[in-house]
Amino acid sequence: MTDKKPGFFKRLFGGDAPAPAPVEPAAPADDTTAPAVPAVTPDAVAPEPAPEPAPEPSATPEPDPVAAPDHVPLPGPPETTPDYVEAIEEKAAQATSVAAIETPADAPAETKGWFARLASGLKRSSDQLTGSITSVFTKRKLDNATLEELEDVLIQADLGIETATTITDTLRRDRFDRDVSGEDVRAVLAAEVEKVLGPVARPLEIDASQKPFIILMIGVNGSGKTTTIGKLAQKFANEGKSVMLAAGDTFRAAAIEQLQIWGDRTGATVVSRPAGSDASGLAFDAVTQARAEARDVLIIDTAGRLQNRDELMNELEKVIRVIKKVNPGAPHATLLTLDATTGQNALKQVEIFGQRAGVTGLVMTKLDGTARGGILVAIASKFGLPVHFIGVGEGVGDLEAFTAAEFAQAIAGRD
Ligand SMILES: Nc1nc2c(ncn2[C@@H]2O[C@H](COP(=O)(O)OP(=O)(O)OP(=O)(O)O)[C@@H](O)[C@H]2O)c(=O)[nH]1
Repeated sequence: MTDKKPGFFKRLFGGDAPAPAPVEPAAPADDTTAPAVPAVTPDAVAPEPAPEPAPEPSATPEPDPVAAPDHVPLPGPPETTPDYVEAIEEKAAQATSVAAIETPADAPAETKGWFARLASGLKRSSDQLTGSITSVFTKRKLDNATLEELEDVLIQADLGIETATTITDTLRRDRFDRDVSGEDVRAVLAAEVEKVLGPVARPLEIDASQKPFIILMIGVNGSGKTTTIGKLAQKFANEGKSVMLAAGDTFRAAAIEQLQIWGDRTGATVVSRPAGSDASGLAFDAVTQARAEARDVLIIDTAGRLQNRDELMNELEKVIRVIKKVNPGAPHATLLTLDATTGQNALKQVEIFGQRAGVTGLVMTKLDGTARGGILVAIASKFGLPVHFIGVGEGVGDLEAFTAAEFAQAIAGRD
């Protein structure tokens, strides 16, 4: 399912020349302060229930709090105010309008704008790292002080202490008290990063005996779930698979519309309910319908939620339990989307979502907008979870299967 374009990673991280210091986009606020999508239903905040009866497949639509004309205050946590809802809907509408321009038919991924974005944005991670390495290793013999400086550089690049230590240990063993160039260090860096990433670079395999093969897409707010679903739907459609999408972010009307647009664009059927409906009921309907229609793939969207919001994580667990009522082996893949710009917080997301939802694989998005791509190495080293795809832009073609060697060479600034 890989439609790899030659030179993708080269475009992603660029060449050797260090760029001006990157301007890091603001990372999401600390967990305790960042807004959460308030997809809280009475079900979600209830304590762990006894096995609940399967929702009515064709339940009467529940009230639509988002669409209420007088903006009656919504149930749920304090940030579920009409203003907040309006703000996130406005953001989503902007995203939708941007994406709407870039339909596969009228604007393929390789437009000039896309390459320009890659050239200016996607090489931030390697530029920062290689620029710092070059400044440490200008005409210096490898001594303890240099190795310490290098270790700091690697840790600041989010590679993780373990990988940083392995790299400095290797250099200490092989090159101590000798002249070492930035290129020597980048070669060791690339080799060590590839060793860490090799085992996790695994394609998402769709088991054709499962009809449908059910993919659940989860992650924190704005991490790229819906966009990734759209990109995946296009990939599967290109492979001749029949795809159904479930608009499981039932809280936001705009999220449902956003998925509908991706469905129209990619030819996938979209199962949805009015905004404000119960997400697990929607999941039940979608799995039932996809099975009845013997679809190849069903991708279920979910509302974004911060990993430390217990009631929202309970709701996610409920969605999974309900899916299992229809198909005990499902979801066949539970993909966590990680926004690369979040840096270290991504480690916490993998840990908690993994515990609560049984993550089977990762998709890292927005590598084009950050100097913190090294976090993928730390995540791979700590969790060993498969990394299936990386996202490098908002367009339908901006999702690539993840490959270790190219990523390692690229992040080390090597050709
Ligand atoms: N630059 C860039 N932007 C991306 C990428 N993937 C997604 N985005 C953008 O990130 C924003 C959020 O993406 P969504 O797909 O709406 O995220 P979500 O996880 O569904 O969001 P919630 O429903 O709010 O939880 C949108 O503006 C997307 O276009 C990527 O790889 N690169």
